[in-house]
Amino acid sequence: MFRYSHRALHLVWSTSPLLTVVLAVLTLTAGILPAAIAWVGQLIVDGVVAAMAAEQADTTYVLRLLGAEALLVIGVAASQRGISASQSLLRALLGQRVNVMILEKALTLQLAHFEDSEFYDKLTQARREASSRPLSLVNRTFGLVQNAITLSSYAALLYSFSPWAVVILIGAGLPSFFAEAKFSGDAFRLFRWRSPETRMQMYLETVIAREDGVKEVKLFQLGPRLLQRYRDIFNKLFVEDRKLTLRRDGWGFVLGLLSTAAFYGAYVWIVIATISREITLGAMTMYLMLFRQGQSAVSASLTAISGMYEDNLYLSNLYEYLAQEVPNRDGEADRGPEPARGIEFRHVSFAYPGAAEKALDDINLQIRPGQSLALVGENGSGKTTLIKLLTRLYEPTAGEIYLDGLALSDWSVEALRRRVGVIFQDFGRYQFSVGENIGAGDVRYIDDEARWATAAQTGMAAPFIEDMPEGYHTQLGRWFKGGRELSGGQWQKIALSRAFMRSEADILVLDEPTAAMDAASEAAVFDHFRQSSRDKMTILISHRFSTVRAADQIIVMQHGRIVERGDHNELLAMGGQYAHLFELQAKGYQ
Ligand SMILES: Nc1ncnc2c1ncn2[C@@H]1O[C@H](COP(=O)(O)OP(=O)(O)OP(=O)(O)O)[C@@H](O)[C@H]1O
Repeated sequence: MFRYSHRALHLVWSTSPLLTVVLAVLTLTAGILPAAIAWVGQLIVDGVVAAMAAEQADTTYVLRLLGAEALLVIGVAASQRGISASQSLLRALLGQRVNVMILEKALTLQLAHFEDSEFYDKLTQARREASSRPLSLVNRTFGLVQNAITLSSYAALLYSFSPWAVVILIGAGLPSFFAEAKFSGDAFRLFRWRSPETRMQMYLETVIAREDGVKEVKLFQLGPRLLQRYRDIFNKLFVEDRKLTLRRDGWGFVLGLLSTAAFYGAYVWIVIATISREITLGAMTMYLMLFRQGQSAVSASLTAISGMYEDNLYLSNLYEYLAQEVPNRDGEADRGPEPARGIEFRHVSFAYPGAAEKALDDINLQIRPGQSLALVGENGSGKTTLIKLLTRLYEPTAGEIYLDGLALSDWSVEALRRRVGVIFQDFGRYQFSVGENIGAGDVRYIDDEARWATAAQTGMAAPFIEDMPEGYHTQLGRWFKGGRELSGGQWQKIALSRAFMRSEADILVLDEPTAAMDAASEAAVFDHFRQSSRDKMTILISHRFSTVRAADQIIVMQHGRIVERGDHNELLAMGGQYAHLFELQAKGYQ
């Protein structure tokens, strides 16, 4: 139950020591004051009784006591306000802190983690719940301490009446506690187990209510169907929720009856003791108050404990996520022994995690500095996968990739990534300004306007950017005010310019870079591309033979294997698949 308490406390403490101390002090104050109030209450009643019995009533004593009680009540109110204020402030700070921790961890993860649905569940759960749980745990811990102090002071006062009264006070709450603990565990298991459904709901929300999904949802009239699916998930989950809620509250009521019975038993006992003059009227008032408030303190402590149990369960999720091991296969090297060897794949095979078939099978190839390689092949033949391995988004399952004569795993990822400029088919369309969209290609120069312009020239984006009223400072996308949407080809030009931001990169990888561009732009892009990549290694993936044919080396892939290789003329002469596809395309233009 307390497994993560100290970590949560540490987290809260390191977020704001001042607020934590304030919270702790106020909690203690709020814990002690109620007993003091009860005690003064007893003095007041006894004072009144004595004054009534006396011949000459002395009211000042009682009035002073009343004043003291009023001050104590103000003290309680002030400390409770203070507690709630410091809790709100801590909540905001902690929420931010935990979210940043979650995102920082996300930055260290590998692509494969995000594609693993179980892990993704953990991430989603952590994001949904974890930011509020550490504070809640600390609040409950403090609340428990506060109630424990109140209770011990009550117990000390009650003890003088009878030790059994103390036993009744504490014992009556225990059954509710065990029930609560059990039900919190059930609630957590439900939460954890149904995470895929909740994720599906979130996904449906995105598809139905976000700009990029809306077009198809409308045209294909998917709306009602998706909404129905959304409702069905809710209904299914609600049935379970209802069952748990009813059971939880039903048992809560029945067990609560037990404590009420115990309370009234004690009530009878105290009243009889007063009538038989064993205790004074003031003492009776105090004991009754102690019992009544003691009961709520007991049930508050027990709820706090079962809440702590629940918080711990949720936090286990966060800490499991944060503790996810990220294998560090990072080397140190920033240069290789034989730069003339360029890129080499030696017997490289790869299967995606959980996939039965290999996406790449025994790939051997070499690209020397200044050479260009084009990859062609049907959809799903493994072209993009090959690029993902080269850029170390994944590690080969067998074989090794070398750069400058040094295995990729010995390279520092930083150095490697600096040398590679890449544009993927599914490049990012950031809802930032045009300039940042291009600058993102090299974070060191993300704000460097001169570099944006040069990259945009090479990527053919400059002409349309310069036509926009705010030029490079135009906000892109529709999510933010004043944002401008681009056409598919324009986005692609932006992405291409982004790849060209890496002016020092000597490996350029373009995965379908011009699929959405008009013919003139495409021709111009490749003109620029050839000029700017003379002594670089370039890898181009394209289904258009007009762009592929100029490459020094063309590789035809099928089912993850290389089936043909050579330059354009050699491959045509071979009369294989390349020649066949080329003729098909050429025929289309005749
Ligand atoms: N993230 C992934 N997880 C699991 N399997 C994947 C993943 N990405 C691709 N695959 C599978 O790996 C195989 C190769 O995919 P890849 O994306 O490399 O093909 P491609 O040749 O680039 O295709 P295209 O011409 O359509 O872009 C395909 O069978 C695909 O289903």
